[in-house]
This record gives sequence, C-alpha cells and structure tokens, in this order.
Amino acid sequence: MSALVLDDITVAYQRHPAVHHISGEFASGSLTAIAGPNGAGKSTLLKAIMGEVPLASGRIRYGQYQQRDIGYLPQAAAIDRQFPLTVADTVIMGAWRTLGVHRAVTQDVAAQARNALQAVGLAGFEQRPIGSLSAGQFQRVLFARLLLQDAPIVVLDEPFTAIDSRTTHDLLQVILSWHQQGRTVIAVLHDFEQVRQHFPSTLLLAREIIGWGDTSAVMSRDNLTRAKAMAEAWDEGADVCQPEVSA
Ligand SMILES: Nc1ncnc2c1ncn2[C@@H]1O[C@H](COP(=O)(O)OP(=O)(O)OP(=O)(O)O)[C@@H](O)[C@H]1O
Repeated sequence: MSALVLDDITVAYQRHPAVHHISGEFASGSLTAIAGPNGAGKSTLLKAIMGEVPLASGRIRYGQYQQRDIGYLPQAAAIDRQFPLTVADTVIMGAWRTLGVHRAVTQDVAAQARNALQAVGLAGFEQRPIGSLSAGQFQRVLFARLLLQDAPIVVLDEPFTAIDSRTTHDLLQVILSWHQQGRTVIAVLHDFEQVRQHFPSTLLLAREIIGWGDTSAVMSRDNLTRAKAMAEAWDEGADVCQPEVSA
C-alpha cells in the first residue's frame, strides 16, 4: 500500500524547475532518505508534499491519509525561535489535532508532553523559554512535538544539520522507533554513511530522479557521479518544459 504517490510532479520558482517530472511512491511503513547535491530540489519536494509550494504540473496522492496527517519538521533555519514560548507550550502544540483551537490543555496532554520530553532526554526543561536552548536541545524539543503529534507519516528536512553527534544519535533512535511502529518516515539527509546504515530506501534526486528504491542499489558510485554531474550542468535559467500543443 502507498502512503504517498507522486504522479509526474514538477515544481518551479519563477518558471525555473526545481523538481522536474518526479513520479514514484513512498510505501506505507517505509523509511526513506532523500539525498542529492545542493540545490537538487530536496526541500522543495518536501514543501510540495506539505502544500507549501504549488505544483506546476502533476499530482500528489495521499493514500489513506490526508496532508494534515503528516508531521513535518522544516529546516532549522525556517523556524522562529525568538517567539516567547516555553518548551512545554511548544511541545503541546504538537497535539493541536486532538486539542482543537479553543480547548484547554488537559492533564493528559500535559503528561504526554512531559513523557515526550523525557523520551528525547529533556525531562525538567518544561518551563525553559525556547530562545534559551542550544540548537541540539531545540531539535530535541521539535522531535518531542512530533511525538505528541503522533502522525502516521513523518517528513523531516535535514534534521541533523548543525546538530551535535550525541543528539543526532538519540534522535536517530526516535526515527528508527517510528519506523518500527509502522509509520512512514521520509528524511532529507546529507550524511551518506548514515543513509546507508539506517535507511532501507533512498530517493536520490538531482531535480529529476537518479534512483529510487533499495538504498544499496540507489547509492551506487555511478548514481552519485551522475547526480553530481547533473548538478554541475544545471542551467539555472531553464524554463519549465511546456507540453506540446497539438494542432
Ligand atoms: N523560494 C525560492 N525562490 C526561488 N528559487 C528557489 C526558492 N527556493 C528554492 N529555490 C531554488 O530551487 C532549487 C532547489 O532548492 P532546494 O532548497 O529545494 O534544494 P535542496 O536540494 O534542498 O538544497 P540544499 O541541499 O542546498 O538544502 C535551487 O536552485 C534553489 O536556489
């Protein structure tokens, strides 16, 4: 069964394609890394899945779930940490689906938030302002929020960039436990060794698909060389291709 199906999708910024004719599917319960050179369209693909950028063409099908059932962690740079929130409030926001907009936070949700913080190694941090946390601690908070969200599909954009190795190790265990629980997990990653060791499936992207499937086959030397060569040959000014108009 498919959790997400990409049906010939193209995404463009000011008509320049960042993701070009991508088709394929993320199987339900799969653990997939998205890898590729800088500017390959990895973040853009995640944003398209989340509905944050429009599709120039093609379609995304969400299987048995809806877009709002996806837990999403954007790149760290996209998150405002100056907002005056406590760690507990930030985590509790993950439960918005069960809380609704106006309902009070129940003791149950507050307890879940404490448990989630404990699971990511931040017990006792509940009342700390998020602005006072280190990058690694803040990433742990965002994972605790995802734990509360309890989403069947989790999408992570470079979750370990600029994060210390201890935190990376701990949060990788959280990702692996999501996989063991049968959730569908998709993560953009730059560390190829990490991808090879822990991610059974990989989508190697260079605007187009270089390979998608079993990690050992996709991350071959040939494919990585091809991805690099495509990145070097990119024409930043290329227009989105237009379908031929029949007479
Ligand atoms: N908001 C935007 N407006 C215009 N162009 C954009 C925008 N966002 C991304 N791009 C361009 O689209 C292309 C793909 O960017 P994207 O961030 O998706 O790549 P990426 O694979 O995630 O790269 P990285 O590994 O460097 O994060 C790049 O050429 C980038 O400059």
